[in-house]
Formats: sequence, C-alpha cells, structure tokens
Amino acid sequence: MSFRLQPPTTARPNRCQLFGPGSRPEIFPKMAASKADVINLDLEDSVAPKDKPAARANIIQAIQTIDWGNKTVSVRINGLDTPYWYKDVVELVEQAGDRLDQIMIPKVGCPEDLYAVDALVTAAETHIGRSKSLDFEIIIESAAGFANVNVIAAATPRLKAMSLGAADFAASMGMATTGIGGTQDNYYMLSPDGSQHYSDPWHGVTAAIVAACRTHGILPVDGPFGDFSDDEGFRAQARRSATLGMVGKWAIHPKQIALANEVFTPSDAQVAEAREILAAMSEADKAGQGAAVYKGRLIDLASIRQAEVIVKQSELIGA
Ligand SMILES: CC(C)(COP(=O)(O)OP(=O)(O)OC[C@H]1O[C@@H](n2cnc3c(N)ncnc32)[C@H](O)[C@@H]1OP(=O)(O)O)[C@@H](O)C(=O)NCCC(=O)NCCSC(=O)C[C@H](O)C(=O)O
Ligand SMILES: [Mg+2]
Repeated sequence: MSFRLQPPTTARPNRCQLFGPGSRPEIFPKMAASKADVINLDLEDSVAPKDKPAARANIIQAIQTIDWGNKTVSVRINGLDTPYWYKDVVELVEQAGDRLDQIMIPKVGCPEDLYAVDALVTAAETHIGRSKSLDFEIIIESAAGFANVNVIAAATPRLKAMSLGAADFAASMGMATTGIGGTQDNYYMLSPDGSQHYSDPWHGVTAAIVAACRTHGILPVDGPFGDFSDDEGFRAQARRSATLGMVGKWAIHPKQIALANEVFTPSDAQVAEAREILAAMSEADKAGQGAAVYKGRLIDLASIRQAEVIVKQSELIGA
C-alpha cells in the first residue's frame, strides 16, 4: 500500500441502476416499486429534443410526489455540448427538493466539465438554501473520458459513482460495432487449432474506470447491455465487470434488474468461504503465522483484504 491510503468507497447499495425516459412518466411508479437500488430518470438520449421541457417537469413532479423508498434517486442531465444542460441543473436543484440525491453527467471528458457543473450546482444550492448537498455520478463514454479518467475521478468531492457508457464509448473510439456492450463478433483470438476465442473489447476501459474509482473512493458501475432479450449475454458481461471490481450494472429494461441483483449480490457460498478464510487467518495469527493453508491453497494477509471485500459487500446489501 502506498503511504497515501486508498479511501473507503462510497457505502451504499448500487447493484442495479434502472433507467427510464423522463418523457414516460407512466413508468415512474413502476420504477419506484422495482428492486433496483438506484433510479436514473433520463433527460438525455432517451428523450427527444422537443420533449426536454416536459420531461424536466415530469421528473421534478415525480421526485416530489412518488415514494421512492430507500432508493438513490438520480437524474441524467444533458451533455455539456448541448443547450439543455444548464436548465436541467437549475430547474432540478431549485425545484426537485431534497429527495433528489444525485445528478448523472454524461460524456464527461475532462475534470473541467465537473468544475463547471459543480459551480452551477453550488450557486443554485446556495441561492435556495438547499440543506442537502447534491451528489454527482458520471459516465465515461468517450475517448477523452478514457484518456483522462484518473484526473476526472479526482475532480470534485461530489462525485460518488462512475459508469461505462458502452454505446457512446464505441462511437467515440471509432469501434466497428453497433451492439451496446457484450461480445463482439469480430473481436476474437485464433487458437493454433483454428478455433475462435472471444475477447472482451470493454476490458481496457473497465479496468481503467475501476482503478480510477478505487483510487478516489468512487463506485465503479457497468453501464447498459442493449439486447434485453439476451439474459445470458447480460450475465456474462456483468460477471466480467464484477470480477474486475465493478459494483453494479444498469438495467435498460425491468427484465435486467433481477439479473444485475443476482450477479452483484455475493452468493451464500462466496460469503461463507470469505468468512472461513477470515477465521483461518485469525487462527494463523494466534499461532504467530502470517500465512496458512485453506482448502489446499495459500492464504495470507492479502487474502484477509480480499475476503473482507466480499463480507463488507454482503453486509452493506443486507444479504
Ligand atoms: C426499452 C424500453 C423502450 C421498452 O419499453 P416497453 O416497450 O414499454 O417494454 P415492455 O412492453 O417490455 O414493458 C414491460 C413492462 O415493463 C414496463 N417498463 C418498461 N420499461 C420500464 C422501465 N424502464 N422501468 C420500469 N418499468 C418499465 C412497461 O410499462 C410494462 O409494464 P406493464 O404493462 O405494467 O407490464 C423501455 O424499457 C425503456 O425506455 N428503457 C429505458 C431506455 C433508456 O432510458 N435509455 C437510456 C439509457 S442507455 C444509454 O443512454 C446509452 C449510454 O449512454 C451509452 O452511451 O452506452
Ligand atoms: Mg451515452
């Protein structure tokens, strides 16, 4: 560990972020009744330009009137390259009330993007005397976002979560794909016997997001998986993200909520094994040993830290 300690990551359940367009208010109560940990009401790409003002009004009314339980309520604003974002921010901060926990800023490319939004949010909050400070979450979905991810992660203490947006990311990188996340037909390695083995084209940016987030105590989240009729494809993508350190995944259809919760909730077997490792290391410590053998394999002090990740995650979720 560096002399500069890794900060604890934001402590909240974030296994599934359910999206819904701000222009479809009839689904908001269904979103509130769902088993998603985070609700993302969208003002950006799922809302047509002519519908933006009505979508803002729908969202503000819904935040004030619907019982969102203990969910994190977040609104995705429009990008800083559009004429919509400043009204999104000002109207939300001034009118939505304290039940609005967070705004999601899309297509962040540099830390100054967050500086600009922070300045506007701070002014609006001060103007109305908002008692609760608004949190930020962002989407890394451009070449610039990938290149600058570490300085972006350090941009503001408001930042609590960071997602990968596979669709815009692929477009910005010039990737030859149209699918949103998952396996890509042409991204494979050829084995000596001629068989094809698919690789993960999202691996590099996923690892970069996780590293930046963990360095700064931010939640790393996997974004959308577009083919909501492909449950196994979603599971495979989510399992890869979880293995690399992400804490949750978006659902762009209610079908995907249970899948995300399943993958990002540690199983009973995983928790039991983690507790056994902690117990074995406790015995080793009493015997003056820093290492031990568990089920025929080495465990040591690093194994304690690995096991604690799983135990803490299950305690946070209440699993
Ligand atoms: C994808 C959808 C357009 C599908 O909507 P619909 O045709 O209504 O689906 P179904 O008929 O299968 O719906 C079944 C029931 O579920 C309700 N429903 C539908 N969607 C939602 C939802 N999001 N939350 C809660 N409930 C929902 C329907 O009303 C039906 O209910 P009932 O009749 O009572 O049985 C739609 O799901 C949708 O709009 N999804 C969200 C799209 C979105 O927000 N996209 C933006 C995020 S992805 C992105 O932006 C890319 C990213 O930035 C990147 O770059 O990668
Ligand atoms: Mg996008």
